[in-house]
Amino acid sequence: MSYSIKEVFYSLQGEGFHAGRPAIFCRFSNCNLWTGREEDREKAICQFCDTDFIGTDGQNGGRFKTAEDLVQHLLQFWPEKSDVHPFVILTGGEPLMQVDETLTTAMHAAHFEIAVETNGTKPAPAGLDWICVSPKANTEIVLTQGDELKLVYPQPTLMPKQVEELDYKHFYLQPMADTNTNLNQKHTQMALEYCLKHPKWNLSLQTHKFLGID
Ligand SMILES: C[S@@+](CC[C@H](N)C(=O)[O-])C[C@H]1O[C@@H](n2cnc3c(N)ncnc32)[C@H](O)[C@@H]1O
Ligand SMILES: Nc1nc2[nH]cc(C(=O)O)c2c(=O)[nH]1
Ligand code: SF4
Ligand SMILES: [Mg+2]
Repeated sequence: MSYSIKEVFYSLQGEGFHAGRPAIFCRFSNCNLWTGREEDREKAICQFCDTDFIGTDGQNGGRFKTAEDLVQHLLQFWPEKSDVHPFVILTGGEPLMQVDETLTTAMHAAHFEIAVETNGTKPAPAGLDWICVSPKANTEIVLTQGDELKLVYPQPTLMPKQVEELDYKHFYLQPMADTNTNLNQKHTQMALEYCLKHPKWNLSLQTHKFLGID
């Protein structure tokens, strides 16, 4: 199995439970809910995606023939001589189209702590240390258990109530960012009000966007 990677960068986790934590981001190419092409957005299952995940031409992207090759590539982005184990966030695109136990085993052999950002429609291989599922309207959630559920809000046909009984440790609402309209503030206000009324839910802001980092 080879791995197609759009881009790799070292930044802070901007969202959710680990917001503010330094991490290596490994963005896998391709998604099962959108082709990634603008002309297909309207007919996609997931229509609000803020990410370019097509191809392997991003910063430090490429095709990696083996899990060991990918691990060696990722390791160079962790600060040398750090006494903290490398923390990697597998994202995409949809990482669970490619991540397998061969990769999680190779990452653990290199002492990585592994987090994943997934849409929850694909089963997870063994060996993930932190599972963050962000469910999408009109999909079947296969991953009904995990560490963090991060719902982009509002999605008119997927209400928080429909997912809040799933077996997760933490529940977040993340305001839907829209590049075409000026609804970002409105969505943030709506998410904030929902959390105040329903304290099971915490607010997740995409802090990397206002910090101006990747
Ligand atoms: C680009 S996705 C990649 C991982 C996976 N495919 C998923 O959807 O969870 C990473 C995170 O960004 C969130 N996201 C994508 N587009 C967004 C938007 N327009 N506003 C807020 N969050 C968004 C996703 O819901 C997910 O939590
Ligand atoms: N800083 C930063 N944090 C993130 N958390 C989830 C991201 C993603 O695109 O999956 C992301 C991202 O792209 N950048
Ligand atoms: S599932 Fe994730 S990567 Fe795929 S289109 Fe939606 S937000 Fe983007
Ligand atoms: Mg992102």
